[in-house]
Amino acid sequence: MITKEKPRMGMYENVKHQYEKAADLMNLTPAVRKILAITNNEIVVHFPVKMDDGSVEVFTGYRVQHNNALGPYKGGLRYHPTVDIDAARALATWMTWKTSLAGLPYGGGKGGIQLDPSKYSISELERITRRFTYALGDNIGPEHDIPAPDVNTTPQMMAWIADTYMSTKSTNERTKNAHVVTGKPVGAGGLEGRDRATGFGVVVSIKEWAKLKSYDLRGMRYIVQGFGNVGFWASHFMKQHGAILVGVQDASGTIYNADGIDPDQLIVYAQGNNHHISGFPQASEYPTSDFFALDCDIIIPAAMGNQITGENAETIKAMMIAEGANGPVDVEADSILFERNIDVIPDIYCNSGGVIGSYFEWLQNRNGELWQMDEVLTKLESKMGQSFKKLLNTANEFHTDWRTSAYIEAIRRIEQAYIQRGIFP
Ligand SMILES: NC(=O)C1=CN([C@@H]2O[C@H](COP(=O)(O)OP(=O)(O)OC[C@H]3O[C@@H](n4cnc5c(N)ncnc54)[C@H](OP(=O)(O)O)[C@@H]3O)[C@@H](O)[C@H]2O)C=CC1
Ligand SMILES: O=C(O)CCC(=O)C(=O)O
Repeated sequence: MITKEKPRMGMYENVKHQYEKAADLMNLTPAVRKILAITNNEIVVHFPVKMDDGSVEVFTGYRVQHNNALGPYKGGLRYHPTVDIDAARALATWMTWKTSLAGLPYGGGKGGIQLDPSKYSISELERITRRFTYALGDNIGPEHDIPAPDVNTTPQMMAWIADTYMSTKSTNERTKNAHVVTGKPVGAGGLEGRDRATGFGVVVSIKEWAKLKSYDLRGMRYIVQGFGNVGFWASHFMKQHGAILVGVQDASGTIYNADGIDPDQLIVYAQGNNHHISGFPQASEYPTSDFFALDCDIIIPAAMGNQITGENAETIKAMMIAEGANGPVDVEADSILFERNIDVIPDIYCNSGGVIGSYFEWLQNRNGELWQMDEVLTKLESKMGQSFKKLLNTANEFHTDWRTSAYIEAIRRIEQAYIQRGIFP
């Protein structure tokens, strides 16, 4: 008998499932429920770019704007072969919940280009980024929709976006537009600390969890999937708290050392190895498919969505998962983990340090200020501490899991804005 392959839930379906669960539980105002169930705008652009060899390639870029009830759309741009309208919708919707939960004056947007950046030269990537910015035109703007870095996009690319966008404005308007994008290099209007803000925030969330459970992070063993911006900085700060990194996975492979891997040595190795971790001499190779079953206390997924699934959730030995990535745990895995009493710190809280850092950068540019690193990290930690308290209180109020309570808390703020502005049941 031929059995059909079980269809995998798409990322947007995943978000909608989480949303419906929260909306039911909180008895969300029907009109608001309808509004939040759809995206406001979905922009798809096809644009030509000249390659180094003189040929022309046409690229497809996306920007989905989910909701702006609380302020301008905000969220990153991803350069990856998996970027499509479904992924952009899901990631934009998560941004709406994330910015609301963090108490920021923003809505949610996300986008990117479907491409594998490793196949292009740096000058091709510059032309692709500038052409994409030009194609988006006034669909982005410092008070309308503000992109930022995400997977495979860098501060350098954010600087190209700012430069291209600003060059489309009249001479006396140009410098007022630097906050069209965040995550820029410090010299080009970026914020001290935005580079590490997401990873730092992931560790703030882990510290909050440890405090709640009366655990000491010193000596705790953890593994990280993805050793890019989020994975590295999270590991760097975990090291400062005495936690031991025993396994790392990126797209090139998986490495393991029961005695510990030094993240600061690994990043130096990766920088000289095309940003890949495989072959790191102080660890051994490990089977990729067994990664999440490694013996450890904490898992930090910091790569792509739908990595912890109904297929591998049963094998997990860790007692907690801190979602550095967006959507790393699918719906099936979520209920398995809940039944197995494995804590999940949900993405819209866990990785919110990045957008909080972006908000500080936006304010810095808007007000013509320069903030110091210590000030940035202290303010970020305090904001995340406040959100964690809200998340716990709401979980108690509704007798629900942390993901659903984070959603309820986020949606409540948006519901209130709509009701106060005049959309009634
Ligand atoms: N940057 C930010 O500020 C924020 C990022 N996030 C989320 O965090 C996650 C990581 O983003 P970020 O660190 O910025 O991205 P980066 O591009 O800096 O790093 C991505 C990492 O993921 C790895 N990776 C990609 N595909 C796989 C795979 N199939 N299996 C294992 N590893 C893989 C990459 O490996 P390789 O290099 O080998 O391809 C790389 O190490 C994403 O989900 C993003 O949306 C969330 C909030 C803010
Ligand atoms: O910094 C930002 O604006 C958004 C970062 C992002 O894309 C995310 O939080 O997923």
